[in-house]
Amino acid sequence: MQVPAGDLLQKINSPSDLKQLSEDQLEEVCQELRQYIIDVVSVNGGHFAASLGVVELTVALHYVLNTPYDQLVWDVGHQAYGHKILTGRRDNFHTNRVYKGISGFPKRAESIFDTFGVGHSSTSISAALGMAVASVYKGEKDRQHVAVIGDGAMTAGMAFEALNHAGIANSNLLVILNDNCMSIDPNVGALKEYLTDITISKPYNSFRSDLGYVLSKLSAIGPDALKYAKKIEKSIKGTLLKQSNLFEALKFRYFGPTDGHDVKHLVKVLRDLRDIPGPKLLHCVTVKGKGYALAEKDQTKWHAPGLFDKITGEIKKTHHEKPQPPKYQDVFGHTIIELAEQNPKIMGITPAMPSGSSLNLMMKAMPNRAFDVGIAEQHAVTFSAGLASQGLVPFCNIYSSFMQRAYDQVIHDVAIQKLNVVLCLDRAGFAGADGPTHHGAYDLAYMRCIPNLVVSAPMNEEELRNLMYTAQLEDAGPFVIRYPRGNGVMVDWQRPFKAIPVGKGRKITDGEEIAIVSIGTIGNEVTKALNELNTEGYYPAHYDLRFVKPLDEAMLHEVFTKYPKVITIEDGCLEGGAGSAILEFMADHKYNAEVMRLGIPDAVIEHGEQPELWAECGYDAAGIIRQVKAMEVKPNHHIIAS
Ligand SMILES: Cc1ncc(C[n+]2csc(CCOP(=O)(O)OP(=O)(O)O)c2C)c(N)n1
Ligand SMILES: CC(=O)[C@@H](O)[C@H](O)COP(=O)(O)O
Ligand SMILES: [Mg+2]
Repeated sequence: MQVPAGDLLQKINSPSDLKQLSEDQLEEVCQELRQYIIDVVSVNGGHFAASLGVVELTVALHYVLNTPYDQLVWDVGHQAYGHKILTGRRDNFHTNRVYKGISGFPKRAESIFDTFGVGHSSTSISAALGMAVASVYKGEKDRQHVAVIGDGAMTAGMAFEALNHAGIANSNLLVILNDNCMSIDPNVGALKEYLTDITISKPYNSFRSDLGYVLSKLSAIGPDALKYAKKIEKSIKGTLLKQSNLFEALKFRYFGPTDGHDVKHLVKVLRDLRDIPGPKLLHCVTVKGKGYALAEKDQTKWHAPGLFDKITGEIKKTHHEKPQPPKYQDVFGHTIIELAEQNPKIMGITPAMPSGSSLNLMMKAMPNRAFDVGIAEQHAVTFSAGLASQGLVPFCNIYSSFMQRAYDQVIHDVAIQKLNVVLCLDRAGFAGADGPTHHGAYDLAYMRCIPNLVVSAPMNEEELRNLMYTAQLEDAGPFVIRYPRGNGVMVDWQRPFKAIPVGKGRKITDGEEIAIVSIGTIGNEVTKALNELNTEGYYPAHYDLRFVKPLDEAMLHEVFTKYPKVITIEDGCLEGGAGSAILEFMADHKYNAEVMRLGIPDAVIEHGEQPELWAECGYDAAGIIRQVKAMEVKPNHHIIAS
């Protein structure tokens, strides 16, 4: 739904329009920009609190910098709505994250102002440094390069790798640390405490104010005394900063902490910084959700609240007459507590997604056994491996696409050593509105090729529980369980645990002429398709593979012996995925069937609701029906009639 923008904002079609305004008008621009974000996100959905927190910074940056020549890189990009609105996408903003609409993150193909595609966190400093070094190489002395990174994103190893390089790279790089003390959940770790310390100004700021007092006294004595005091200040400050400031120790010039909501002051500071060469870090203190009281109060809830009434703040929920199936993440969250109550070896680990994974339930119930380790997927996996090496059974829950960060850790630290780490991959398959950076498209393929791993995918909530139960049994070894974003299919899901034999699939229904082999929850689209196909006289068999490693060879022998036509379905990439595994099996055993594989093609699939994307790739129920018919399966009207 399109909503009108304020009078000033309506006239800004690019940063050059913004630059025509006086500094005195900037506060009004900020107010209108903030209101526009509230107006549009409340009716269209999307990330919310982070963009509100950087309104002033966004306006100041586009006012001072010569974008897009000067290069501005947003970290994660969930906070870049103001940037999008000021850079020509105001009138399209209501299509944000909608199928075929604009992306929820900066994206190079969408705008020249989006210098770098993002979605995953902690890439901005490396990317901006690459741009800055390229400018040095090309002799572009006047070009500015700015990375805006949050305090949450700064907890990642990659951000530190980039700082380590940038400190000696002698290029023109400004890192703006947007410190709001929040990740999606409250930020965690020693770095967060350090940032709080320098913000509430422990040793350095008290030194500064003491020195200010001494200076004011000396200035009363005379100009020479003042000059001398300033000299001392410079030398003490240099030494003290190097010793006490982490960023100065890494050879950055540190500025701040500064008020990230004072737009005029930000303009002044950014202008000053433009003229200082080398790596610099500006520490901005902001409030996540700034300007929307409820969001300021409950920043986690308002990170991405869904649709809401902007006046009352009521978050809109679809009303259902009957109880609804739970979200898979909640099945995980409740089940791990149940299991941990029975098995004292179980621990829970999340890299910065306590609410998203529902591990927050365990963190509350068993605080000494569940850890948020920050945005640090690599560390999360190896930390889990360390726990497992001591006989514990860690459940390390990572979104499928974020697990891509920790691939070497899975191989080197978990699989080779055969450690009993349970890797729960949430948001597997299409993630939906977050789009290609967040789709969990590749996990079946990238996990399947690693020795020693068990790789599984439940078709429903009960299966998820039973796989979690199986994975924590004695000597289960490294065990992957992948499941999607969203709700399950069972209302009565909390059934007693049953162990599942590792590598054993299940036959859901026998059939005629054709078999459909699915893996994971996409199998429920097969169920829907079969209901319709049966009414037309088609009777495909349906098998749930459950494990892509090890494969249920006995079940596959049955499939290829009984059915000349086979369709495989997965909510994952076709290249190297479950269908590929079945083709390999067929070739190895010299079966000769007609096999069609359905799944995500070798292409970047954009954002949209999950069913829209399944339909686009041809593996929603309608696509499955089309595929069965396309394989010229003969309907059996005799059975319909009986
Ligand atoms: C590699 C990776 N892990 C996790 C996430 C999920 N995630 C998105 S935003 C966010 C919090 C970022 O915090 P911060 O950088 O401080 O930004 P803020 O939301 O506070 O503005 C997290 C954990 C991600 N996008 N990428
Ligand atoms: C920006 C980001 O990476 C997260 O905010 C992500 O959008 C969360 O996804 P879920 O909504 O699926 O938890
Ligand atoms: Mg933050």
